Amino acid sequence: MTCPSTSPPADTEAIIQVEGFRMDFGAKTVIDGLSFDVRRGETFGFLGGNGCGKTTTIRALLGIYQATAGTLHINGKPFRPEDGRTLGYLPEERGLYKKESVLDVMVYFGELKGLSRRAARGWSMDFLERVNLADKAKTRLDKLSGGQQQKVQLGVTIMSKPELLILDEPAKGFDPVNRRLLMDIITEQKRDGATVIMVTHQMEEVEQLCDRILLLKGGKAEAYGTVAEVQDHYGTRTATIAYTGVLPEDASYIPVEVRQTGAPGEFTAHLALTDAVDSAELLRHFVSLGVRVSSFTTSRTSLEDIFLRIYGADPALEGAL
Ligand SMILES: Nc1ncnc2c1ncn2[C@@H]1O[C@H](COP(=O)(O)OP(=O)(O)OP(=O)(O)O)[C@@H](O)[C@H]1O
Repeated sequence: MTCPSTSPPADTEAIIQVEGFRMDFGAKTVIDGLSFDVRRGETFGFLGGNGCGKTTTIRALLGIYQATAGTLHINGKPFRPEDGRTLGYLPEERGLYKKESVLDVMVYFGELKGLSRRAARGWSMDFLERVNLADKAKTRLDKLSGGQQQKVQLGVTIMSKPELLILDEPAKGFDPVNRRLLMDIITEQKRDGATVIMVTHQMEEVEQLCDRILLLKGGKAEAYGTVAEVQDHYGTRTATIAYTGVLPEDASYIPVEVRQTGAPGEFTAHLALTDAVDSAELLRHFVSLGVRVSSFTTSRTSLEDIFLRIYGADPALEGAL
C-alpha cells in the first residue's frame, strides 16, 4: 500500500517544529536529541514501542512537561494554553466529567472552545447520531462503556474544528467498526484542512491515513519520512507476475520463487525488486522481449512487519539499521 497522494509538498510550512528535544526523568533519559517537523495539512504518524516516549513528546510540545533541552514550537512559538482554541487534543488518559450527561459535557466543552450553546448542542447531537450514541445523550458518562466514552471524547476534541489535532492513541478501545468510523472522521478532518498528528499502534491505519511518519526508538528518530520512503528503506518491494514464456535475466530484480502454474510455459514468479527499478518500466521491458504477461502486481513490506523488525530486533535487519 502506498502513501496517499494528498501528501503536502516538502516546502509546505511547518506547523510543529521540534529541534534537539531532550527529556530526562531523574537519571533516565527518555528522549535524546529528537528533531522533526509536522507540515501544515498533513497527517503525521508518531510511532514507536511502548514506553519509548511518544506521549512524553506530545506533553512537552503542549507545555505539560518542561523539556530538559531543545525547542518545541507550534506555529512558530512555544504552546500557550490560550492558543488552545485552535488545537484539539485527545490525551492518552481520558478525562471528562463522568457524573454529567453526555450532552451536557459536550456542550460545556463546546462553549469553552468558543461555540455558542446552541451551536455546541446542535453539533453534538449530529455527532452523537453519527457515532450511534444519540440515545445516550442524556446518560451519565460513567454509565457508558470505555469505547463509547472514547467516542464522546473524540467529539469534544474535534467540535471546534481545530486547525491542529493531536490524537494520542485515538483507536484505543475501539472495535473494528468504530476504528473504521474513526478513520473516516480523521480523513474528513484532514480534507477540511486540519493537520493531524496521531500516536498509534495500528500500522494498517497508518498506511491508509498518514502522509509521513516518525518511528521513535532509543529516544531518537529511527525512521522519518513518507510511509513509502520508510517502507522502501527498511523493507523490500516485490512484484508478482503471471506469464507465459521466459523472463529475461535483469539486474533490476531477483527471482525469489518461480512456479509452473498450468500448461507448459505458464508460470507465476515473485520477484524482489532492486531499489531504483520502476516497476512499470520493468513490465514494459518484459513485454517488449515477448513475454506474455497475464497479471503483474507490486507490493511493499507492510509497516507492521517493518515495526516488528525494528522493535523486535529481527536479525535480518541488524545490518541495515
Ligand atoms: N512523569 C514521569 N515521571 C517519570 N517517568 C516518566 C514520566 N512520564 C513518562 N515517564 C517515563 O518515560 C518513558 C516514556 O513514557 P511515554 O508515556 O512517553 O511512552 P509512550 O511511548 O507514550 O508509551 P505507550 O506506547 O506505552 O503509551 C517511560 O519509561 C515512562 O515510564
